[in-house]
Amino acid sequence: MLKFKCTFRNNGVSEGTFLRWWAKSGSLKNRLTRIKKMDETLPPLFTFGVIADIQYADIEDGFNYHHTRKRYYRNSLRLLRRANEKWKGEAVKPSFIIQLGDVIDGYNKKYNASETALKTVVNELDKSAIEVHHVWGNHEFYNFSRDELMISALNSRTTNDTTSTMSEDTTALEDTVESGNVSDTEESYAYHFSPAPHFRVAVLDAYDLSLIGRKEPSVRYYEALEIIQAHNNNDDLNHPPVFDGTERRFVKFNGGFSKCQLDWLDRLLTLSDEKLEKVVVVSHLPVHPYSTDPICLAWNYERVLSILHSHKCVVCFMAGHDHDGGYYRDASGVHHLTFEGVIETPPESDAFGTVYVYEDRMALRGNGRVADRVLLYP
Ligand SMILES: Nc1ccn([C@@H]2O[C@H](COP(=O)(O)OP(=O)(O)OC[C@H](O)CO)[C@@H](O)[C@H]2O)c(=O)n1
Repeated sequence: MLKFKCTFRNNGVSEGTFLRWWAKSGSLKNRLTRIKKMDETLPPLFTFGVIADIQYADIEDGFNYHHTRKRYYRNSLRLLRRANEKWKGEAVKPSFIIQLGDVIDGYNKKYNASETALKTVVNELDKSAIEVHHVWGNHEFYNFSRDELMISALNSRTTNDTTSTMSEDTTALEDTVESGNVSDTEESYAYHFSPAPHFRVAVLDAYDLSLIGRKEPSVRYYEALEIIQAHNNNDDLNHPPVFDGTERRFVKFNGGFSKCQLDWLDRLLTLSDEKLEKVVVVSHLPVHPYSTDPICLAWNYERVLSILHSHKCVVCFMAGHDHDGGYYRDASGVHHLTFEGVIETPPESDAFGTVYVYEDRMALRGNGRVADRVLLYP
């Protein structure tokens, strides 16, 4: 029996019945993006690697909160090494790697091993000498404060000198979009870079508004508290407020995007539209309910979607957090990819991808649990 993201689909549907229904339904378009044969006769313009939820810790294997998924804490380093070796040996060496967040597990904090674990994964990534763009997830904040992260190896907006931050001046760099809001004293970890002419990547901070990524007393901490308390009455705010649906996203291990960050994204995408660029947007938390278990959605995902849909330049939104992964191409043609988490990937499998970028499409070549997909431009 198949198991689906939407629980209503799990009521005794046989594989044959589902496949017949699926072939007739609108999901056929999604399916075709997955199975279409990739044309590899032309060299790509550039390539990049993607990996999510490594959650390394030097501890015995364990389980997720509900004991439904095994977590392979030590093996995650082995799988990272395997991914890195593959990238190192590629005919077209990836221009960069996107690490989608939760690079080390929160358990490291408990064992006073946060720094050591971080050094271990960063050393591993360094071996390929490929530029890495780090996204911040909930486990980053279980291990480090925002201030510590800002001066750590996980702050890739400062370690890579091709990036432009939310607060830089527009005239300083050709590709820079400034924040336009000098009152943004609570700095967000959001930036963008252009890996090749006509292409751009926007890195978002999904814990900009959150109880774990912001400290008391700060404006954004109290804003986050107000949001979560309006939806979740539980004493333990990690416990979802309901059993089903998108309201489940209002938990402490998620977060959202400040108005300031969203205004910045909107301006960035307006400039990208004008320059006829193709944009990849990345965040730890997914923003489309059909691309993830809704418990993993960003709190204000609807606002993000409306911004993405108001611009022609957005090709795809890449996220982690939901270790089961997911994919959906929305009505505006934006591809939502949630990458399968390394931490819940058994030793005999893999969980990483390489994206080949062409004039007319991106092609994801997946490994292990990550499927191949053709991402046609909207
Ligand atoms: N129902 C739950 C789920 C989790 N918790 C606690 O919240 C913290 C984060 O959970 P964790 O599973 O470690 O988060 P990940 O980012 O690894 O994975 C994504 C989610 O699992 C998606 O479901 C942790 O302290 C848990 O114990 C909770 O209390 N109640």
